[in-house]
Amino acid sequence: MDVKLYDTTLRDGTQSEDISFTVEDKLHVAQLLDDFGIHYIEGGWPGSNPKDIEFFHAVKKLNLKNARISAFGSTRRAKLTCEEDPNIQALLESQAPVACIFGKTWDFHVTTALQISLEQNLEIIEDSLAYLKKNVEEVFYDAEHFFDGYKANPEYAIKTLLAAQRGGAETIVLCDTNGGTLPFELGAIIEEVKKHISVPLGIHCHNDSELAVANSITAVKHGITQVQGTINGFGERCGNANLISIIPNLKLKMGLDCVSDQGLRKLNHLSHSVRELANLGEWKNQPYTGKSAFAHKGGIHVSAILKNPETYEHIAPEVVGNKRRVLVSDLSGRSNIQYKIEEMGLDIDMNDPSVQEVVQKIKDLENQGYAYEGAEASMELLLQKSRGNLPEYFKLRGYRVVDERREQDAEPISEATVRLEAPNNEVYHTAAMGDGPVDALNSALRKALIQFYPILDEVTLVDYKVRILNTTVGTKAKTRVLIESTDGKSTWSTVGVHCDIIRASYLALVDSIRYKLYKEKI
Ligand SMILES: CC(=O)SCCNC(=O)CCNC(=O)[C@H](O)C(C)(C)COP(=O)(O)OP(=O)(O)OC[C@H]1O[C@@H](n2cnc3c(N)ncnc32)[C@H](O)[C@@H]1OP(=O)(O)O
Ligand SMILES: CC(=O)C(=O)O
Repeated sequence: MDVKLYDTTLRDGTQSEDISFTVEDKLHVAQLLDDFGIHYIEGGWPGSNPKDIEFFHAVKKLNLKNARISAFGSTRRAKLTCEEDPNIQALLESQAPVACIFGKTWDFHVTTALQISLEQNLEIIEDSLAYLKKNVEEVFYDAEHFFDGYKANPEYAIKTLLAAQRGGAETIVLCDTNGGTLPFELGAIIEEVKKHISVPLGIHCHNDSELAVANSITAVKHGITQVQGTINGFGERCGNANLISIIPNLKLKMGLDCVSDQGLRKLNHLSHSVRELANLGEWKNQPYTGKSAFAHKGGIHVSAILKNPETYEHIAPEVVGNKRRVLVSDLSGRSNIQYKIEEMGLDIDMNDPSVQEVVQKIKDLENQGYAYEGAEASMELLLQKSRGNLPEYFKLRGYRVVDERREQDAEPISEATVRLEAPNNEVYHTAAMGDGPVDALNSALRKALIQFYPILDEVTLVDYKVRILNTTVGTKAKTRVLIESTDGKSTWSTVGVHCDIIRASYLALVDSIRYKLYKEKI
């Protein structure tokens, strides 16, 4: 069976709260979709706004290799002919090779939203499609509210599809517009439709009951050949059917070759890039492409995946371009540490007493508020320290941090002094100002160390996260600081915990510096 993928990220996806793509963003998304191997890209509604009109002009210059561009619109207004209707004319002016228009199926919508007769609605469906068919290469029909319409008045719902068929629609797409249909209802209704309609059918589901992916898959099982959806499930209200889940389900679970193996390996990249372009934060637990989709935390799980990853993975992560991760926490056993040891390329036997020692140490520290899941560099230092493999590099004798505001309305001034014993056993005393107390402490620390370890000049902090652990004790609360550092070649994360936020930051900063020196084998 041949299933075509129809992406509407650039149309229905933009109906998502908080998403507003620029024309450049839209072109970038179109290029990503084409590289991936999507068959149809719905670029927008040219009758809606100048941005979408501009997109249809600009996209022609992209010379897409795989995808056909589709322009979206509605059936003509009842009072206008197709020639007079600006929305229909905008579809032609877009010069898109495909047009997809939606029309009303549900009698309630015809009389309430359009406020026309049921007969008039059949006319506007048929002649809008017939007009487009004469002027556009390929024409699809989205039967809006099809399942609700069918449940309310099956005879009329089928009449609207027959009007679309007479008008020449090449695919009739059944829409679960309000997202309230259950998979078994949807399957049964599609079987009824197939008794009356001979043109190929498509599916367009919304996620209001969290069933959009399940409904789309069910539709394919019932013979639907075009699946509409969006990347990451963006779309009006709770979103659209998520193609990022549908595509691997079709290919890997149902054996339908809707995308090449090579394309499927770009799924992770596609999902993250589109999310980034939409300026939305990470969705860690997203099936298939989330950072946690193949992350194993429980010791029992890790022990089994070391023997065979299929014990706790429904597919191999590489197939969709994702990767396996093992997390270390107080739910770890020796296997988690063993996995990390192998990942770090270290030669330590699982039965080495240091492994059990580190497991215990991590459990104790996590009990105090540390979290090693997001601080793998601190975990590696812990492991090397317990094996006696970590040089001391420097000894801190003391530090002082001053944060003062000298006059009313003046900006606060932060200054830190550090006393430390360097590798030559001499004590150095440095001071530095900073944008805030932690920055000042960081600068003072580096000022003291850089003369001995010039390589530290490469290190910058890229992220600094603070989490209050026991909120019920007010300002006495314990603080966890997570720091992400980079030297341009790699990034690493370290953690510090203390009821004094400066001390917690200091612990995370020192781990970051030590990790760089250890990594450089100094
Ligand atoms: C199910 C879906 O997601 S369909 C896509 C929904 N997406 C959007 O609405 C985004 C783009 N929309 C727009 O830019 C604007 O709504 C426009 C340009 C389409 C229309 O704007 P306006 O002319 O100002 O009308 P407005 O938005 O207030 O109302 C929509 C009109 O379309 C009519 N309409 C709704 N569906 C259809 C249809 N299938 N065929 C013809 N007319 C329709 C409504 O009855 C209403 O008409 P009325 O003004 O005579 O009451
Ligand atoms: C066409 C469309 O977006 C819908 O019915 O949901």
